[in-house]
Parts: sequence; C-alpha cells; structure tokens
Amino acid sequence: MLGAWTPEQVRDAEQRLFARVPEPAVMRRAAWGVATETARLLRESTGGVAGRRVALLVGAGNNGGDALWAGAFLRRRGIGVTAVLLSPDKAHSAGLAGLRRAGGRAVLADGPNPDTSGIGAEAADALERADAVIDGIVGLSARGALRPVAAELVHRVEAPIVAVDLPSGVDPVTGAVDGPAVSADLTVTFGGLKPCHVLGAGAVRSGSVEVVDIGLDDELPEPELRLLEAADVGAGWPVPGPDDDKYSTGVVGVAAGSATYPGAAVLATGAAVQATAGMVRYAGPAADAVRGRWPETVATGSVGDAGRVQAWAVGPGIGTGASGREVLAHVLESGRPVCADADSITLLAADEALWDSRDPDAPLVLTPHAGEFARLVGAEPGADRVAAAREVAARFDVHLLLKGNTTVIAAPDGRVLVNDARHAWPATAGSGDVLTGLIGALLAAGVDPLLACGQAAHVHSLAAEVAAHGAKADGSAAVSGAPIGASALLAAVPAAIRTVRDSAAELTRPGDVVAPGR
Ligand SMILES: NC(=O)C1=CN([C@@H]2O[C@H](COP(=O)(O)OP(=O)(O)OC[C@H]3O[C@@H](n4cnc5c(N)ncnc54)[C@H](OP(=O)(O)O)[C@@H]3O)[C@@H](O)[C@H]2O)[C@@H](O)CC1
Ligand SMILES: [K+]
Repeated sequence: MLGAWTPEQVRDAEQRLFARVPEPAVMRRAAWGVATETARLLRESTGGVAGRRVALLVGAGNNGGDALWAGAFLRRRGIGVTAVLLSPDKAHSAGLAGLRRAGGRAVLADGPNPDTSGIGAEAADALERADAVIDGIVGLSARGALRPVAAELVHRVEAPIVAVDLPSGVDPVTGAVDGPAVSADLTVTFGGLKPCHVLGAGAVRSGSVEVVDIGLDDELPEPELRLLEAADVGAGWPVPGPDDDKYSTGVVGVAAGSATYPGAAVLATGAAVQATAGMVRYAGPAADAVRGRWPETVATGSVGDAGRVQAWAVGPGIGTGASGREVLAHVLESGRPVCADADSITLLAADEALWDSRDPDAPLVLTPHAGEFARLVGAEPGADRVAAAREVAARFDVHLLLKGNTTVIAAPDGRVLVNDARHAWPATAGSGDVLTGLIGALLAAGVDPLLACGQAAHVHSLAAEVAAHGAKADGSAAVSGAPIGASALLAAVPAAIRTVRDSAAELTRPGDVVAPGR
C-alpha cells in the first residue's frame, strides 16, 4: 500500500530530519535524484546525455534551489544548462553559485530585450533549444495557478518537462488546477508521494512520478491518504478455500432495478455473481430478467422474501417513491452491512426519518457522485474532495465513496483511501450499478468496508480499462481504447480480478526475493 503525505506533514518531518542531517545536504540529495532522473529521460528521448541542453525554470524558493543544484550536477555530466530566473533577488543563492561553479549560466525570465509577452530573448532562446526543461518554479509552498510570466514561459516549452517535487501551478494538497499549470512528463518528488500526485488534475499533470529517498522515511507520520496497489487488491480478494461452501464465502442480497428498468438489477447482480464465490440473492420486481441472465441467482420478488444474507447492495433503479423507501428501510433495519447507491442516496437525502431505520452497529457504505453528494449535504464536494468526503463520512458515520476520476473513500474514523484511475473509461451509464454489486459482494465476504470499497473501485476501473482496450480487429493487443458500455465493463471483471491476483502472486513468489535485478 502506498501513502501520500501533506506539505505540513512533510515540513514537520523535514525539521526532524534537519536535526540529524544538515539542510544543504538534504537538498543536494534531492537535487541529485532530479539530475539522475533527468539524465535518464534525456537518454530515452534523445539517445544520449553529454552535449544535450537543459533549461531550468527557477522560482523564489527551495524548489528552485533543487532545480539549480540539479543543473549543477547535470552540467558536470557534459550537459549545457541555462537557468531562467523568475525572481532573481530570491533565487537560492547556494544553488545558483553551485550552478555557476559547474559552468552553467543564468538568465532573467523577463529581460534583457523582452518580447511582446515580456519574455527576455535569452530566456526564450534557452527554452527553444532545450532537450528537457526542469520545473523548479514552485513546490510545497505553492499557492494558486502560475503567475503570468511563469505561465508564458511554460506555455512555450516543447521539450519534455521534469517537475521538481510537483508540477507548478497544481495545488499541493488537493491536486486542483484553477489556471495555468505545468503538465509534466515526469515528477521527481522526495521522501513520499504528496496528495497532488494522486488526486484529480494533479495526478494527470504529474506524469509518471519517481520518489527519491532523502532520508525522510523514519520521520514521516501515518500518511494522510493511502492508495491500494494492484497487489494489495489481489492479496485481499476473497476466493474460496478447501473448506468453503456457497454460504461460507458470503451471501449477498441485491435490491435493485424495477420491472420497467431491469438493467440496473442485471448489472448489479452480475457484478456480485462475478466478484466472489458466495451465493447471490436478488430481491425485487426484475427477478425474471435477473434469473434469465444470471441463472445461478436465487431471485425473489421482494426483500421481505429474500432469506438470509450477510450484506446488501441496494439502490440502483429502485426509484425514489414509496416502494423504494420501503426496500431501503427494510435493508437498513437488517443489521447487515449495506452498500447504498443511486436512488438510496436520494431517498436518504430527502428523508431524515430513514436514517432512524438504520442499525447503528452495521456498516453503511454510500457511493455518491458529486450531484448525489450535493443532494446529501447541500453543496458539491469542491476542490478539496478528501476533506469533503472525510467530513461527511464522520458526520453520518458512514463509509463514503465519492465517485470521480479519482475515487476518494473515507471511513468514519478519518482514514482515506484513494483510487486514481488515470482514465475515464468507467464514465458510462450503468457503471455505478456494477460498482455497487462488487462492494456488496465483498462486504458479504466479510471484507472490511474501507478495503472493500478500495478493492471494488480498483477492480472496477481496471475492468473498464481492460474492456476499453480489448483487442484490435486482427486480434492483436490494442494501445488505444474504444468507448464501452457497462455490460462490457461487467464482462471484464473476472479478467481484472485475475490480473490483481496475479500481481499479488508475483510479489510472493520466492524466486523474486532471491533474484535481485529481475
Ligand atoms: N520538504 C523536504 O523535505 C524538502 C524540500 N525541498 C524542496 O523545497 C521545496 C519547498 O520550498 P519552499 O518552502 O522554499 O517553497 P517553494 O515551494 O519553493 O515556493 C517558493 C515561493 O514561490 C512563490 N509562489 C507561491 N505560489 C506561486 C505560484 N503559484 N507561482 C509562482 N510562484 C509562487 C512564493 O513566494 P513569493 O513569490 O510569494 O514571495 C513561495 O514562497 C519543496 O517543494 C522541495 O522542492 C528539498 O530541497 C529538500 C527536502
Ligand atoms: K515544481
């Protein structure tokens, strides 16, 4: 499992580290990492290192200091380095001296001979000729979008960009972008990921992210966010053991769909059928359609007749009228873990008394998109989706899975898991019904609700990716994806589960431990 730490957590840890290791030594270690990764990128993109040109965009703080020191190290490898200074009076003086000693040069961003956009001729020339650009404009102390001169410089860059710590212009805490910002090919960060590397626009603009060890590990507290990797998801996925039967692996109840709209029922039930080996009971007016598509399901007409289940998945397509309310109330009273989606959320938002039906000891998962979230609490989540999800999870004592390109999952005790899909293939009608079925099945199998949501979100986005990429007409693997419907996503769920389970198995193969470098 990966972690991500806030700037505040990193700064506190940094102060503890400085008690043992002098600050300049830490900065040089960070800069060494930036230089190493930049040289690697140059080798990959140009076929060599010596004789190439690198431009540094240098802001007012230590982020610029890192860039200047990285430039000094690159200069010693035979690379031509020009620093473009955005705030010459505040540029990191030791870094600047180090660059000059190594034979690098520094020019002003806005002169001499500025063009109509205010960019100096030397700065413009350095950017035009660069084989790679290092973004040291701003790091952990960033506030808001890029300022005009920085924005104009970044706009002109055509070479690959290596961001120091984070892409400038991205909010370090939320990953939000509300104006010009760097889009990096590679981000080199220090000690651990920051939230902006995994949330929203920041995740996309970070490009690939390399974490450089600067000795901070021992000083970092519990991370603000956690991310499940494929191997974590695979390791915890419930599969039947030798002593299991259809009951012991969890019986999930699905209350979804209507006679007029059976699709939600078929999708949610199908997801539950494919997620685990346990039994799936369907309860609702779409029983015939469900039986027809998933004959292994035990289908009945109402939740009252459903029989015993270990967890419920409820909501998609049940409607927001009296019958939907009755279904939801029954499920909430059952004392079983519940994943409530779609119409369930609308019902809960509109009717405070429904909350009273809930068994307070049974975990409740809500899976709103931004609109349903607004219905629930009166306002959309805003830029800080982690804070919003955490607050609502605590307020309602629920596990809240906030849908979006980055899925944020908050437990009532404040723990947060993030699933950064980095693609939007699941954004299709009916896709949420599949997610609900997956979560319900994992809850029935006894998986902790936070983990169940994280596992389901991961497999759901992977299944969408698998389905979208499929194969080309000639049967070969496709690099580009094609739009998919929820049925295709659902059909790819077993492949996604096999993939994450293989990731877990690879990690535990004894040969991997004793064969370094493989
Ligand atoms: N933590 C660690 O372990 C280590 C950290 N290290 C490094 O230190 C970095 C943090 O450095 P830092 O604190 O000096 O601030 P930093 O981010 O460079 O900002 C500087 C100034 O920029 C300005 N500014 C603000 N917003 C802006 C905007 N949108 N667009 C343009 N400018 C903007 C604002 O100044 P102002 O112009 O407002 O006076 C602000 O004060 C960190 O990211 C990492 O790279 C490593 O060296 C080693 C170990
Ligand atoms: K930066």
